[in-house]
Amino acid sequence: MPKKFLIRVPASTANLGPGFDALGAALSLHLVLTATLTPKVATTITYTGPTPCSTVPLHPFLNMITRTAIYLATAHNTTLPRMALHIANPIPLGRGLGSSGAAVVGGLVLANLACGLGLDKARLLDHCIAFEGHPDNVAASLFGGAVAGLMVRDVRQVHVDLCKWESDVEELAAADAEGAGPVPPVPALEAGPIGLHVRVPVSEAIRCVVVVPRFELSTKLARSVLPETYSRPDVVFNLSRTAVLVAALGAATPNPVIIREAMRDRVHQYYRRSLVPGMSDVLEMADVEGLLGVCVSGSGPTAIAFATAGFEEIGAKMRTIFGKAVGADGEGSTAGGSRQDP
Ligand SMILES: Nc1ncnc2c1ncn2[C@@H]1O[C@H](COP(=O)(O)OP(=O)(O)O)[C@@H](O)[C@H]1O
Ligand SMILES: N[C@@H](CCOP(=O)(O)O)C(=O)O
Repeated sequence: MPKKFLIRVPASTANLGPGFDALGAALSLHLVLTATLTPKVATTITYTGPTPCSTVPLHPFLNMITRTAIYLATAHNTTLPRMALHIANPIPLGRGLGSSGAAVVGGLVLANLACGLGLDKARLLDHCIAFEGHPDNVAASLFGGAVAGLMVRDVRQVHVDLCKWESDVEELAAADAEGAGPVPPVPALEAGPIGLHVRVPVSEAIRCVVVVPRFELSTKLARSVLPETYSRPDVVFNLSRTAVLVAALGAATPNPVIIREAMRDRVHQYYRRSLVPGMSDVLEMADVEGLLGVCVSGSGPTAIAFATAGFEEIGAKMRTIFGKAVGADGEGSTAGGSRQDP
């Protein structure tokens, strides 16, 4: 019997407003990987998913999932076994719903299983953070539910080294059609813990409404517009709101006045909103029955509302505001749970 693995990884919404690079929540939309080991046949990748903009490469060195898996195998002095991999990905790319975080988590879990590495999730989180540079989206996708994460160490250097390794591997793909050739040595990751996380309890009453604009916004670009330093009032603005938000989300009956104010942010949304026509107005939305608050999902361009009722009306209002800003209707209002992921 060929060895087969099925891996499901949830999409995520990161930051939740003020918790930049710290808070995240899994969403009920899943990347599904089906891998069948094929020792005698070269690795093949097939992909299905709504990708109206970017296309997903199918070479093992170019595809983010297999490249990440190859990294983890190489880091443990072994080789990723040959396989037939099918990627079913409903998570829209480059929209702030954690597609890259889910791909990294999926790739690491795939290598951990296929190579029999036996790493625990805490160590997988360390490797995820080395790829993404922040723990929020990957911790949500790895552990499910809503999470708060932190980095024990500064991983900027290993993140830069890993980006360089990824581009070296991509260059190799041009010369090696099968992608089974020698892999350059990977940057060493120091012993953990590098990342720590805790679960954030969220009221059973809270659901998410997301409106996904029709264009991609890469996380890299959305991070490049952020300043290097912040003023003390802005830092205190976000610290106080993050602390209040984390406590307020768990209340059995969520308080809309508190949550609305606690979801405001001065660290990233202020700088990113000009990249997304209509976002400023969507963030100011109020007075809809059941609405708790609205924020940018991850690095955008998606907007996400937390609500206890009125989901259709909230989605319609968000679409209308986006539509007015771009002169056309926004895309796909979807109600989805931010509750614990299985
Ligand atoms: N399932 C996948 N398979 C391969 N590559 C993926 C997959 N999901 C995401 N990616 C890569 O990640 C990029 C998007 O990452 P990013 O800019 O961080 O946006 P997002 O907010 O969606 O995470 C895509 O353009 C693609 O290169
Ligand atoms: N904290 C990060 C989160 C990026 O999430 P993504 O879903 O856009 O990949 C950021 O805000 O840059």
